[in-house]
Amino acid sequence: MAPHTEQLTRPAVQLRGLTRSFDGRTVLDGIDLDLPAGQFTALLGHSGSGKTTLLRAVAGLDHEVTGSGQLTAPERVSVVFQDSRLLPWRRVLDNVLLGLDGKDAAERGRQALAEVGLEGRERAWPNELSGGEAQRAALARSLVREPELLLADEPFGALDALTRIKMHNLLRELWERHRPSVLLVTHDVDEAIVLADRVLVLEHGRIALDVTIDRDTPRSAYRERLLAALGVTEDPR
Ligand SMILES: Nc1ncnc2c1ncn2[C@@H]1O[C@H](COP(=O)(O)OP(=O)(O)OP(=O)(O)O)[C@@H](O)[C@H]1O
Repeated sequence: MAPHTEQLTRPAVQLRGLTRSFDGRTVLDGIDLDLPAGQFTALLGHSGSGKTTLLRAVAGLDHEVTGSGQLTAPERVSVVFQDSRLLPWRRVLDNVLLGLDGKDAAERGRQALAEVGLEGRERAWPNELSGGEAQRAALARSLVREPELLLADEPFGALDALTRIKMHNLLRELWERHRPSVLLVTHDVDEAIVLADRVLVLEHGRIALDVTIDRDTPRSAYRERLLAALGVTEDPR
């Protein structure tokens, strides 16, 4: 994986009046949103608020949905899901290389696996990996394609708490090194604040809150604000 060195100034993603409906029910209701190149953005919202619908639209995967509006997204987009979606009949390196060609592909795949801490596991079968390792392999498969935009839909949702923390560190590290734009869908307010530079809350088909995270401000300030936007109050005890 070659690091992105150029500083891009145009927005990586631009949505104007994005509307998406299922069976006449509007899920996304005229969303306007710019995601600048290289920004790490998290998208929060209640279950059913339309986070996955938005991510799938940006990924160009929503052909069965009726919709309107304008959408601009980069050409090289990678998507990571809650489950790794590794093909069980292919070894880990072959999964990472799927669809890649070029004579240096295998070397790039090995390098990507080393970057996510899976050096030496190239010939393992997916069912020999733990949940966290499988998600590492999925990240390697995404990043080896040098995406301009990485879309991640609850990628750590199925992992235990300790593995999740390690994966947070890994994802942030990879993002700092390669600087794709990231749109991370999560239910987890703390995950959003720890990882992202900007947090969006989706509600009633619109972006109800758009917060820039300043690393020098205590996280608790953002936490309360985001939880309040999600209609959650914490027991102060
Ligand atoms: N293929 C589909 N057909 C009909 N309705 C759908 C379809 N996919 C999603 N929906 C509906 O659209 C709404 C938004 O779904 P979406 O999966 O985008 O929400 P979400 O915010 O990602 O939820 P969660 O956090 O639970 O994953 C839901 O009410 C859901 O039932």
